Amino acid sequence: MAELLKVAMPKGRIYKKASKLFREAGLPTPDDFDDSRKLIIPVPEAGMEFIMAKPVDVPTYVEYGAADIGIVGKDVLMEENRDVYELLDLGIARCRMSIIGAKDWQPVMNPKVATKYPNVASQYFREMGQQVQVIKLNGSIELAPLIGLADRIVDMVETGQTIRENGLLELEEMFPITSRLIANRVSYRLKNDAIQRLCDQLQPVISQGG
Ligand SMILES: Nc1ncnc2c1ncn2[C@@H]1O[C@H](COP(=O)(O)OP(=O)(O)OP(=O)(O)O)[C@@H](O)[C@H]1O
Ligand SMILES: O=P(O)(O)OC[C@H]1O[C@H](OP(=O)(O)OP(=O)(O)O)[C@H](O)[C@@H]1O
Repeated sequence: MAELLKVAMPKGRIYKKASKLFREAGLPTPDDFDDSRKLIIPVPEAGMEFIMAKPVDVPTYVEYGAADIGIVGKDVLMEENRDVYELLDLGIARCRMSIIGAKDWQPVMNPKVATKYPNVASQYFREMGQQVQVIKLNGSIELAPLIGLADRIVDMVETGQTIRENGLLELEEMFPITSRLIANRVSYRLKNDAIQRLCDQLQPVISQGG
């Protein structure tokens, strides 16, 4: 029997949208088979196996070949900078990465910038020729300018509710973000038929508008 195509699925925000897309494409989804907390869900009849991963770890599983393909936000892909192929823009989990500050924000020398994305932020400000001090945080990033930890933050904005409710301002949009289908470089060659088939099924149901 042919080896199963191992798919790293991100738990959390992206998961429901990715599942819906798979369903629309006539592909199986993990919750068609299992509602438990199992982390590996084989679907042999479809030639697939789902690996339920933390979103930030998806590019790592795929780079090392523990998963053949995976779904991940472009934000994580840019931050992790893993050696993987980016096959498709899935057009889901749409949001943006932005620079955000307090309403009374003033430019200062060597400002502190708090973020979950230290690599992306450092590179962005370097390319802009701005010297900043990047501080890595793991969540509730909007707290940083409110309590004096940082002058600005780099974070995701979707509806804008979090920045509004915390009295912050979106100063600059850096990148539009959507989820991507990525592949391990070796798997892409060895399992090309299966990967190509999956891409062909997904392509017609991808909506770049929303
Ligand atoms: N409003 C949003 N805020 C943050 N990420 C969003 C938003 N909308 C879509 N996304 C996408 O969803 C991904 C984050 O999903 P999620 O919040 O489940 O992950 P996480 O914060 O890494 O998970 P965890 O809570 O386990 O640390 C991002 O990588 C991004 O691509
Ligand atoms: O524009 P909005 O629709 O308000 O969405 C943006 C917010 O959502 C994310 O936080 P998340 O809920 O992942 O929590 P976190 O602070 O723990 O990262 C992100 O970091 C923003 O804070």
